[in-house]
Amino acid sequence: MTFGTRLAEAVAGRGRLCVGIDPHPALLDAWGLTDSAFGLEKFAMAAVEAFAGTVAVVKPQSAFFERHGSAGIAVLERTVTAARELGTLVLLDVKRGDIGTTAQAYADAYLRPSSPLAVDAVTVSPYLGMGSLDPFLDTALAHDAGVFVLALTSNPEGPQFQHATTADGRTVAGTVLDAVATRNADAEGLGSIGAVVGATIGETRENLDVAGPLLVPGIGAQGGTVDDVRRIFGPAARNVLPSISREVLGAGPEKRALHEAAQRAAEAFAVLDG
Ligand SMILES: O=c1ccn([C@@H]2O[C@H](COP(=O)(O)O)[C@@H](O)[C@H]2O)c(=O)[nH]1
Repeated sequence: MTFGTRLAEAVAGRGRLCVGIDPHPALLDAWGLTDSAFGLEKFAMAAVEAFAGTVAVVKPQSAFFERHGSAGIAVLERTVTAARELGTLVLLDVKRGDIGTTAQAYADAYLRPSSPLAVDAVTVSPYLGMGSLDPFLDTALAHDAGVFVLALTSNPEGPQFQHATTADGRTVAGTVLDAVATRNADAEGLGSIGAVVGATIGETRENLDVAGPLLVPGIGAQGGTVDDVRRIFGPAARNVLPSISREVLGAGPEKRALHEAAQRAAEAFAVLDG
């Protein structure tokens, strides 16, 4: 079953929400954990258990695991495995991008089912040109995985490049969104290639209807709201997957409180369904 179909089923069954697993040092401290691979594992596993059966997708932020070196990567592997065994889709936020041959190695690392770090989907950066992402997109589609391409990111610096116009007079973000839509053209139902569009971007004239999922970070800690998402996405809101990290994780460390915070967030975004 394609990633797009699996995602659509997960959202239909568990609500429209992706919770980020971002073990910030400040959150580890707030949860009474040390800033170590040991604390990281306690944090990540508690999050995986609290969100299993509650949220459609979890999004571990690779950076917070990588900062603990090889022990952190080992924790990431176990976190991904545990979440997938519990039936939660895993989107690994790694924002990779490189020349084609190296991109293929990254794609092998995350999107081939035989890899120790195989996940359901990854985030990628189009800075080296959309064509440089073909190894990710081809590998994902061959293995029923997904890819989310950065288009209009939630950080204030994003517009400097993303709103710039290319030689053919289109914006960089528009070029990315069109390329994503083209890749989804043959999909039955929701496509498996998604775009990342932040809840903090304000107004946009870009066509956000990419026939695939729209990962929407920037909600909560970065200031984005449900109303912002409704306003920005219009009819494309049906394909929005809101992504929240700190605002939900701040309810921890008790699993019940985490579970309830995630449930409340998913309920708030149910307004996008109708
Ligand atoms: O445009 C983007 C792309 C990715 N992110 C990532 O999402 C989370 C946001 O965390 P919050 O605590 O909900 O602010 C984080 O991992 C970012 O790296 C993003 O924020 N914006």
